[in-house]
Amino acid sequence: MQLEVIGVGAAGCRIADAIHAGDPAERSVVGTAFAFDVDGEDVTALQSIPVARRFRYGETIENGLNGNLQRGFTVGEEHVDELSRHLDDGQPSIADAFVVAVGLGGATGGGTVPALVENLQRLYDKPVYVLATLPATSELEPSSDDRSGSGSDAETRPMAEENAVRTLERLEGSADAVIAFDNEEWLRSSETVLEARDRLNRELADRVLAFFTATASGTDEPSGAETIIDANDVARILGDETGIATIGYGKQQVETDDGGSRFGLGLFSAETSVDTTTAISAIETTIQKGLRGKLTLECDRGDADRALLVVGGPPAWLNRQAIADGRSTLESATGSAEILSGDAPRPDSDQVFAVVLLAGVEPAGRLAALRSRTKPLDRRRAGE
Ligand SMILES: Nc1nc2c(ncn2[C@@H]2O[C@H](COP(=O)(O)OP(=O)(O)OP(=O)(O)O)[C@@H](O)[C@H]2O)c(=O)[nH]1
Repeated sequence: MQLEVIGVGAAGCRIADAIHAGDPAERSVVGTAFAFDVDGEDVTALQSIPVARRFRYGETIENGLNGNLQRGFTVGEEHVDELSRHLDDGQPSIADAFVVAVGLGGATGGGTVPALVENLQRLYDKPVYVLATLPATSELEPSSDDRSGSGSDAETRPMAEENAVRTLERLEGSADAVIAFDNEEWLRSSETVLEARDRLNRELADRVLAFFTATASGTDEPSGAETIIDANDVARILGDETGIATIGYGKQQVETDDGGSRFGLGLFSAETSVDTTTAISAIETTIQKGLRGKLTLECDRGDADRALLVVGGPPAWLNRQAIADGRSTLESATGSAEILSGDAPRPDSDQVFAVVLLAGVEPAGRLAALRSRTKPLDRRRAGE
C-alpha cells in the first residue's frame, strides 16, 4: 500500500518520523511524510522527515497550548486549511490511504487532528486511519516531578485522560478507524514516556510498517503471493465507522539454504528443501505470537468484530495449509466470520512473520477505563 503519513503535535510528529525512518527502501509504503506542530523546536528535532515537509503553525501561540484542548480545537479549525494546502506537495492522489499519527492527551495533536481528518475526508476519496497513543497512567497521577515529559503541572495530568476521550469523541464518524497504541502497556516498570518514547515509537512503527508493507497496492510488481491483501481488503477490515483497531506481530528467524537466491537471483522456489513439519511449526509459532502476544492495544480477542492475518517470509517457508489453519485459529479466537488472510512472499528475507490486525475491538480494557472515568460532555454541561 502507498500511504501519506501525517504526524500532528509532538508525539504524532515523532511517530510519523519513526515510520518514515523505518520505511524499507525495497518495499516502501510511505509516499510522503509530514510533520505539523505549533512547537518549532519539536519539529526541528525530528531526524528523518525532510525539513521541507515539517511545518510549524500557529506561530502567534505563546508558550504552547499547555494541555488546553478547547483552545487546541480552535487552533486546529483556524489552521486546517493551511495544513491541508501543504499536503498538496505530497502524493495524495496516488495514495491508498492517509495515516494520521497523534498522541492522545495533548492539546496540539488532539486539537488539530479532528479538523484535519474531516478535511481529508472532504478533499480526498481515501480512507483516513488515525494512529493514536493512549496516555500512560504515570501521566494521570499527580506527582511532584514531571515524569511524563508533556506537562509539568500536576493539574495537567488528569487532563490527559479527559483530552484523550474528547479527541476520540471528535473523531467519531470522521476517521475510518483508530489504530491504538497503549503507552502504558508498552512502558517497562518505573519507566516514563519521556525516557521510553524512542523505543515505543520504534515498536509502533515496526508494527505499522510490518502490516502495511505486507499489503499490496495496484502499482506493485507481481509478488508471487497466493492470496494478496490489498488496500480494499484493509479498508474492509478496518471499516469506516471509527472502530478501534490493534496490531499483533510475531516473527521468527529461519534457515535459507540456497546459494544466492535470497539476494534476488530468482532461484528460490517453493520446491527448495524446507522440511514441511519445520515450516508448519514456524508459521504456527509466528501466528500464535501475533495473535496471543502483546498487541498495540490489549483487548479480549473475542471482542474483535473483524480480523486480518498476513503471513510472510521466504516462499519455501509459506506453507499454505499452515496459513489456512492460522486463519481458522483467528476465526475461533475472535468468533468472527469476517476474517481475511493472505501471504507476502519475501525471497530476500530469512524471517517468517505474521501480522494480525484486529478491528472493532471495543470495549478494550484501557480505553473503556479512560472512558468510564470521563463524564460524557452532555452530563458535564448539565452540571452533573
Ligand atoms: N508513544 C509516544 N507517546 C508520546 C510521545 N510524546 C508524548 N507522548 C504521549 O502523547 C501525549 C500527547 O503529548 P504531546 O504529543 O507532547 O502533546 P501535543 O499534541 O504536542 O500537545 P500539547 O503539548 O498539549 O500542546 C502525551 O500524553 C504522552 O503520553 C512519543 O514520542 N511517543
